[in-house]
Amino acid sequence: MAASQDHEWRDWLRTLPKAELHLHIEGTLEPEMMFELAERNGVALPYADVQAVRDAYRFTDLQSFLDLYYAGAGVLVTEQDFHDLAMAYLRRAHADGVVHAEIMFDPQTHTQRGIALDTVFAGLARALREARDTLGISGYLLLSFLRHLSEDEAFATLEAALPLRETYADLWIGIGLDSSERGNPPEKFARVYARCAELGFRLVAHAGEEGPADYVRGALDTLKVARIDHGVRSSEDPDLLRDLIRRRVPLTVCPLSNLKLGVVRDLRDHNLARLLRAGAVVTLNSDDPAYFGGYMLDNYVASAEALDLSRDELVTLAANSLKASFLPSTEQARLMDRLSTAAGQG
Ligand code: HPA
Ligand SMILES: [Zn+2]
Repeated sequence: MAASQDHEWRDWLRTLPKAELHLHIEGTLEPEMMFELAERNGVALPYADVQAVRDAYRFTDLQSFLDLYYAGAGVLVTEQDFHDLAMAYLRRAHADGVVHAEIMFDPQTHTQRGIALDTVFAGLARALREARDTLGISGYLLLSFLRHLSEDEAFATLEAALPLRETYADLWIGIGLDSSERGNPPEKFARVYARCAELGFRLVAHAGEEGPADYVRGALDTLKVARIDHGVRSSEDPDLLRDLIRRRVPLTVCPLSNLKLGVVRDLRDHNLARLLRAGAVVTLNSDDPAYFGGYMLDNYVASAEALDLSRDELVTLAANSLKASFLPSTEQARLMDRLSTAAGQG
């Protein structure tokens, strides 16, 4: 794609209403903000400057990223910090044509450092409500358990958060599972997910990013999730892939993340186009955009370019994101109408 064409595509893609369904708010911490918050909170950073942080972002696999990601989150201390982090992301997403964001956060990363759970909730919620009122972008929160920790610790986190449920009922609608996948199969969290289902939460889990297709099967059948985060290794098991397609289980794919973490060597080798063309409900997302070098539009443009996606396929990806969201069906229908209009004007 020529440079001028790239701009045209970007402008057109921006106009398509899209939902971002796989986004870790801690992964939107840009190096500039990391320094600003470190100074505000008197936290020491092991980097000389912003460039040194960016230079450190050369990841070999998921764990090499997670080590820096958890360390970076150490600058988040006050309610204002969580607000500022989320507000910066929501502005950015809004500018990319994201109309709805379902945002994961890792409470255990913060409570382990002595940050109160309500500090995290309150800051994120204030930003989401402010963005809804001022930008017209809606959002939900997905509380995510860290899978390298025990199921008992996940239960303790859930118990600690439940008293806050009513206060954040308009936002906290679901549960996720993230962090180091290999060696931490979904079955480890079977009981806590069953409890979350009983409580009426919507369920998602990371599976099939670095872990095998079996983990996707486990997330689907044992955890009973409504969506699979990543899921790109599902294609290694034809029976599983057939089931995902038949049951219309959305996959929240993150192309630039997969590239940066070595899940794929080249975006041209990414299987998202093959999955889409086989009938899977593929959505595009940015995962941890501050660390992986791209927000929502960057993921769309890079994928379109590397995989030769057609305009119809790009509209399908946007439509999938709206339909795979946890928004009420009336709101989904309203956004689908907006999408048809925008797509027709390209
Ligand atoms: O891509 C990811 N995978 C697993 N855990 C994560 N936590 C933040 N990002 C990720
Ligand atoms: Zn993720």
